[in-house]
Amino acid sequence: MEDRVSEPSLVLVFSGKRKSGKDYVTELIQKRLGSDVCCILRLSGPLKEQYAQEHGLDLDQLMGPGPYKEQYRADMIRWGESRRRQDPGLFCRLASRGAHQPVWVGECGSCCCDVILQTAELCSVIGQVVSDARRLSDLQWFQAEFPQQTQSVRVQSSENTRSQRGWSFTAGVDDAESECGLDSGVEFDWNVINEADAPSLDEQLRPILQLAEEAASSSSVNRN
Ligand SMILES: Nc1ncnc2c1ncn2[C@@H]1O[C@H](COP(=O)(O)OP(=O)(O)O)[C@@H](O)[C@H]1O
Ligand SMILES: C[C@@](O)(CCOP(=O)(O)OP(=O)(O)O)CC(=O)O
Repeated sequence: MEDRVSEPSLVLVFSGKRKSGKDYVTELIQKRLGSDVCCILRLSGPLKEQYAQEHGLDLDQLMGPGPYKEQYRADMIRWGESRRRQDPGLFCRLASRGAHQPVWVGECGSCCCDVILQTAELCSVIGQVVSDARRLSDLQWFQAEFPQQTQSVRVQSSENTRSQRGWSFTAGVDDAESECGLDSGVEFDWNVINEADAPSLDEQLRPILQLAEEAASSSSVNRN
């Protein structure tokens, strides 16, 4: 596995229920910071790649937001958990392999917000985003690897709002660790309320973006 050349100076680990807006919010962060600053990663990317390969499935459709992914979600969860039982940090390591960027902000994992796993050669990115942490082991991996740099962000939306975005309760998914693993036992550093009647996302994200920009400038100073 490719080693990281440099330590990230900021890692924002996002989590949230299905259709809460993890992709939407992390993509907004990348838009605000610019792709020269913010690189997007996703934990479900390498999981889906391996699962698709082992089961002869269409990876592009698994990566997309449509019904194809939902058709296999429950089995992907079971398959992924069997891999995590052997190696809890497996997908975190795979998603961040080759990452040389000094700042991680956000999303990872695969996505309508593209899994953009960029090496230093491809981008002078200084912000990276892990957007789809689902389990305590996901968060703990980044906290253990980068204790000074990691901050946790929870994206929250009501079930009503999520339903309007196409979510519906699925037994074996919405009552499983994949969706409930971070419901308790975590003091999130940031909470983003993704609701029409909440303060705008730009307003809520302002302190996080400031943190990323400070990390960006300190990172570029250290690099020169
Ligand atoms: N604040 C928002 N304004 C407009 N559309 C949103 C907003 N938040 C989420 N969406 C839309 O809702 C759907 C689900 O959001 P998404 O980010 O994919 O959720 P998640 O990644 O948490 O499953 C997407 O079509 C997305 O574009
Ligand atoms: C098996 C999964 O990795 C599938 C995740 O797929 P997405 O990351 O596409 O999920 P949402 O964006 O929340 O809809 C979940 C897991 O338990 O690892």
